[in-house]
Amino acid sequence: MLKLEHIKKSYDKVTILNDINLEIEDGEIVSILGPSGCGKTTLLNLILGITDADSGKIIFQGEDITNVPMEKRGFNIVFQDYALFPNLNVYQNIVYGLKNKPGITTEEELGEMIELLGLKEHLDKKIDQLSGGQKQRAALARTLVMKPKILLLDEPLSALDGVIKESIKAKIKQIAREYHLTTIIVTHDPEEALTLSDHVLIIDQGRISQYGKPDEIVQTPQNGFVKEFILRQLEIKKNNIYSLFTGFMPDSMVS
Ligand SMILES: Nc1ncnc2c1ncn2[C@@H]1O[C@H](COP(=O)(O)OP(=O)(O)OP(=O)(O)O)[C@@H](O)[C@H]1O
Repeated sequence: MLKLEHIKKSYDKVTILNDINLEIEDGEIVSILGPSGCGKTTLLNLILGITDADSGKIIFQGEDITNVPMEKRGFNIVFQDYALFPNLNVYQNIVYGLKNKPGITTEEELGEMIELLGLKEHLDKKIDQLSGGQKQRAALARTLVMKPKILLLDEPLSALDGVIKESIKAKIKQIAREYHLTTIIVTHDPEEALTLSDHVLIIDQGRISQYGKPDEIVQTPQNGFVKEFILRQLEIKKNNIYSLFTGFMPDSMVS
């Protein structure tokens, strides 16, 4: 289990995260959801270990890792821009990190990962020959071969369009289930968070607004922010589609 206790973080005397308390069970997918600037990436970076908290504790599997440096935590992140090496092909990108940790993934496991992510026919390609979805899958493979104890994903779907987005979502779910891998995802998209995760952490101005299962959030939003920001966005999306087919907006949306 990953536990955050009373985490606080400020930049230049401005409070960014205020008293964050959180428990994430092993193997769960958790989305961190909130508007731009609410502190999502800061929270992800704190868990990863590239940012230090001002106060509070991070506990992993019962051990206090608050002061454990990033490389010793064994968590791993896929950045929003994938950070793949453009001068290497897909295969070389995937195995790059294994130089420092030889044997951590066997040839068989590597093959399975490549198969699972549908990268077999792309292994010889350079990164600029890949689509967005293929880049995302290559970045996922490169991270997963390092056998992270926790997988962190920063806006993994934001650069992808409809169908590709759904297929990457399915892959992320499959990986989390098959490898029993705790996966923490930053997103600003309520639909993405609600359809991808076991639990959703909604942050408003550095504070936890609600932490719950997707159905709890939809059925029992705990406050005005969840109702307005999250559920209203879903309603707008739904009504945009409705108006596309009918040519007019439902009365509830006309104000
Ligand atoms: N290194 C830093 N120094 C100073 N301020 C920072 C630093 N990193 C983040 N911030 C500030 O902290 C706040 C939260 O930033 P953060 O990146 O965590 O938000 P976010 O929710 O991930 O936003 P977005 O969705 O736009 O990426 C912002 O106001 C940002 O300007």
